[in-house]
Amino acid sequence: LQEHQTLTFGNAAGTNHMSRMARVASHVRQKCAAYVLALRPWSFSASLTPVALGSALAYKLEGSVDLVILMVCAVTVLVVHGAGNLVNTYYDFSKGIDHKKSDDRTLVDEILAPQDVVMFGALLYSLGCLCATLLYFLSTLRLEHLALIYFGGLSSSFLYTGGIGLKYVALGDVVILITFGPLAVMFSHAVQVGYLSVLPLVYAIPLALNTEAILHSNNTRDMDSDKQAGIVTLAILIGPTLSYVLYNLLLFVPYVLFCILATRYTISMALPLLTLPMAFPLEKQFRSQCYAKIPQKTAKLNLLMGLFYVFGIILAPPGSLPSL
Ligand SMILES: CC(C)=CCC/C(C)=C/CC/C(C)=C/CC/C(C)=C/COP(=O)(O)OP(=O)(O)O
Ligand SMILES: Cc1cc(O)c2ccccc2c1O
Repeated sequence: LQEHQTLTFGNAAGTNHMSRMARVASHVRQKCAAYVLALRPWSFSASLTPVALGSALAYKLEGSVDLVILMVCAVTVLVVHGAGNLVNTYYDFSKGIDHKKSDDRTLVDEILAPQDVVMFGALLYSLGCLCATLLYFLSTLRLEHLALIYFGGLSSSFLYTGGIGLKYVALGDVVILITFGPLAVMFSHAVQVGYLSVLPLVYAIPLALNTEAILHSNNTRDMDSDKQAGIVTLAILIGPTLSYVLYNLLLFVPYVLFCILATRYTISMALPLLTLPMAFPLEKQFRSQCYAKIPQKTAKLNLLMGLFYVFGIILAPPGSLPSL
């Protein structure tokens, strides 16, 4: 009997231990998922496409790309973007801008505590600095140039909602246009080739406009709640009708630029036009003022347009692209 009891208790203790382990594992899994979701990964196309574009331009210019530099650069930009999203989550919540109906639910629904978001943001900024240091050793780019672009990106990502809070004084659109466009493309190009050039700034324009369309659709959707919270965005300043006109410009001007590039330089620049069928339903949805998931859908378009743009550049015959 004693032996039987020992076996039974032994089994029960084992089962108990197992179920505790399973509970801990499930808790860790949930917490990890919460951290990943807090980064708002749907928006990552906005920072990955400029990195790919900068490297594609470097490939056309120098004939090769360093894949290690490309990977480290992508992680650097992604991490700084993610940290910017966390700063945005923290300040929008502490200023009472995010509410029960907001898109960003991390703090409103108490999925994470504000302190978790702060710690995670600090961790990402530290990781970003580590990656930038690694880039210094991998690339031939001068330290002062690398530091200038990297800390430009880092401070923009913080100041968008932290500190002065550029987003709250209608400067968010300018920040996004510059950081996700010329700055990120130039960074990725410069670490590959080892010098600064104006060329990536020009090539960044169509992609930057499309990325700004993501933010502008976001701000148009949030117009009423942002007004109530007492902040000013470009969408609030220009009103719904002009916001619709602006969204169309941001969405379709890149296609006009691709048409010009395709007809004047090389047909491979027509590749991004393949995403036009995705743009028309977005215009229609915006017009009907049904803004649900428009930023996410515009981000999906941004990813595809960016990839086709990059392929178009890679496939262009040597010497066929402007100034290349
Ligand atoms: C060149 C280097 C090294 C880095 C550049 C890295 C980048 C792209 C940094 C930009 C980070 C940045 C400005 C992030 C802000 C992200 C953003 C637009 C958040 C959206 O804010 P809201 O308008 O509040 O949207 P929600 O309403 O969805 O919260
Ligand atoms: C969360 C979030 C939301 C956005 O609307 C963005 C727009 C452009 C670039 C990045 C964005 C972003 O990270």
